Amino acid sequence: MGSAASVSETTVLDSSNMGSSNKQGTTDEEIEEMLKSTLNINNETQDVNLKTPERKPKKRRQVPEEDKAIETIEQLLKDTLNTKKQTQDEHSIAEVQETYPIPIIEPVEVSMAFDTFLHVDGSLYTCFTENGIMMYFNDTKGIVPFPEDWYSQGRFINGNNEVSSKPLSSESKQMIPSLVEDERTGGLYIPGRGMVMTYMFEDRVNICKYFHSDSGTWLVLPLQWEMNIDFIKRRVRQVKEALPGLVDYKEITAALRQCKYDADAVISIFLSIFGDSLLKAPEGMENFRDTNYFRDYIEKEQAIEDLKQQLKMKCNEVENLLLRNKCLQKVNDHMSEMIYPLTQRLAELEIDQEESHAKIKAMYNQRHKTLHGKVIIKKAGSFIEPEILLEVNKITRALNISNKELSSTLKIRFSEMELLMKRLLNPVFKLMEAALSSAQELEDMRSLYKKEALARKMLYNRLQEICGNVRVFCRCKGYSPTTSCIILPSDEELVLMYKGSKKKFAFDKVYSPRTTQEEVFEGIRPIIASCVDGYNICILAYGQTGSGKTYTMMGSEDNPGVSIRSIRELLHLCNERPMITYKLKISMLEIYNEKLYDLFSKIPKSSLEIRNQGKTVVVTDLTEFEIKTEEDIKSITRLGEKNRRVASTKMNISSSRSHLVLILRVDGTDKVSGVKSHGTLTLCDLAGSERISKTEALGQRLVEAAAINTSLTSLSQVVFKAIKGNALHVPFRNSKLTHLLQPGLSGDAKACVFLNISLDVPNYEETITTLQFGSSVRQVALGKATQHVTHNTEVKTDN
Ligand SMILES: Nc1ncnc2c1ncn2[C@@H]1O[C@H](COP(=O)(O)OP(=O)(O)OP(=O)(O)O)[C@@H](O)[C@H]1O
Repeated sequence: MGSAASVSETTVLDSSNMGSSNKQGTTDEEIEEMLKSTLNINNETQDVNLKTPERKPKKRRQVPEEDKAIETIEQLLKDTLNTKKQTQDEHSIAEVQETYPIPIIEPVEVSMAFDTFLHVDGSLYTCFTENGIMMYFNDTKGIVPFPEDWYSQGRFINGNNEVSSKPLSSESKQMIPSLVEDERTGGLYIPGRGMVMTYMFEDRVNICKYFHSDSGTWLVLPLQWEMNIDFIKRRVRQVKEALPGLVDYKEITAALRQCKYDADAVISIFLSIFGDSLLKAPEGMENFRDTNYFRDYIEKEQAIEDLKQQLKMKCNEVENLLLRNKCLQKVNDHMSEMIYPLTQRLAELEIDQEESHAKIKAMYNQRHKTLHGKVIIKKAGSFIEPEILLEVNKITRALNISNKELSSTLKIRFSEMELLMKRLLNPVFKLMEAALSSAQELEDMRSLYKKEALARKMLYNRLQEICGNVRVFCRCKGYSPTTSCIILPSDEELVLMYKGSKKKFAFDKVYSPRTTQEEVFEGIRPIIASCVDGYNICILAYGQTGSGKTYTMMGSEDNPGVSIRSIRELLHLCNERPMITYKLKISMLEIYNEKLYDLFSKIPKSSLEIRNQGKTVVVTDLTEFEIKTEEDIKSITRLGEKNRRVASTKMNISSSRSHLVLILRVDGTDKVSGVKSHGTLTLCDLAGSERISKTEALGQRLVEAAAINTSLTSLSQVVFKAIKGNALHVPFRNSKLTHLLQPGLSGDAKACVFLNISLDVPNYEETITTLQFGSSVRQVALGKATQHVTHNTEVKTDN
């Protein structure tokens, strides 16, 4: 194979025909003819390369039929030489070579450039240049000139890729000058293509970054976020449209990232690897939907925002319509008020008119003529002077005229009013119709909003599930380079060294002694948000006495810990959502010797009872305060701490011997949909986890230690079983602590455990117990996603 020079497709076909003929029956003349023709073809091929000097000689893509044909020719030539050696001693191989200087033993490397042309109809054609003319292989016609109009109907997809006519052997690998055999070289199996050689080139690429305002630097966007940028989305769509067979959007985005966001380059690469199989969507995947929860979540958020806007606009519209309706009704009432006195006045005038007519008529009837031709009117036995009569007549006429004018004015007014009423009636009806349809739309929108809000909640929950429903953070306290037994190799790892042995632990986050309260809170801030959505959240601090649990949970007034910051965050989140009315209530209690004490109660109660109520637990008679402002937080927690101190003195308890629990209930009512949500945030500063043997306790201290031991052991069991989610029975009632924490450690609740440790050697035993507790919780919590689990490794060092 290596010795065969590349030949044109026609030659290959001819040669394969030759190969299939009966070798035994081949005459010397025929063999000579074949050798000569092969020689001529080789010469011709060389000529072709000479005639097209502007093209770099390219190695040809391997075609199986060609290989076979070339192999056949080689075999035939070898057979011929052997046969000739056997039968004609006078003709040695050297003579044959002398006669026919074919590069069989020392082959001349002749190559041709083959390109692959992708036609818009999806067909792929192999092309090459012969005597400066572009030719291609046509299935029916053989090799024919490349049609001119095709240049605009497709493109060459491997124009720059030179494909060797031989498979890459280890020798040929060495022939590639720029490659150095080091860790940058490698191999990769590509289905349908076999093993291919790979090399890590140093190249400049475009990178999509986002501006991180906190640090004032540009950071690389994670791939899934990058996929949501419009520019990238367009490019991904472009690649997806060209290659429907690609179904993984992440894969496309990653490829784009590598190809300087050049969609054409990505299409070429995929096509050159997988061929035209990508031009069709895989069966059953035509309606494939990329499951990108991040994008879904963002889109849902956007949709909800739009719906809220629309809803707001519709509400405004309805309000406007109702206002207009009210105004029109007022105008209507006003008109009616005006019409009423006018109608009355008209009636009075009509009566007056009638009376006047009657009087005039009576006067005329009593009229008599006098002797002197004067008209005398007799009225009730007396006579009226004609002048007076005329005067009366005049007045009556004038009265009549004014009467007529008045009634015509009234008529005009009436008709005007009627017209106005008619004109007003139409808009009023329209307004009523619009109000009705708006109410319907409002209702539709409400249900859509409800649906979207639910979907958002589910997506958020899913996101949290993916990230793990239980997070374990480790916070270290104190540091003395001489006595420290702990090394922190990274933000998520911790190595504990003691007497020559090393134990490695991995957690969601490991905080060094220098970490601030603010930074610690940032780690749990996202979980707090889901409490406002109606989830139960539980945050615990676990560790030996003096390891910093209270500092982490409560902190000081000027540098508050997780609890105070969480309540502040809850207040802030509630105020940020004007569409929902929230009520935030707080209670504070202490568990000592398996008994519950209300820290907000004025009269210290002996002990409180816990009762199960449906899926929640209720502490009977527990005092609750509503929190509305940041000031409330301060004054309420101060009161709790003061009561705790008083109780501690009375009962002779050390604060480290009891569990302090803060319970926040967040009840929300959506003003639009009426949906109610109930979330709880339980913040717990556990009692010191040191073992009884270490405390050397006696009497009351021994009872205390036993109670703590029971509750912490029960906590471990509960956490493992509840988080695993498949335990038939979770022993929540084994201790008051686990019973109280039940809502925050079961169902779809989210929990967060702070492991507080001290870095000093004397605390080694306690530290390792704390770390083992956290490590077991984390392993169970992340059971689903095994690739995230970093198993504890115990390495014995040599020394
Ligand atoms: N990360 C820290 N940075 C600075 N000081 C700290 C840190 N953690 C704890 N401290 C200090 O260490 C001391 C003991 O801490 P803290 O009271 O929080 O321990 P604890 O585990 O709650 O103990 P206990 O079980 O007795 O309540 C306190 O004075 C506290 O201010």
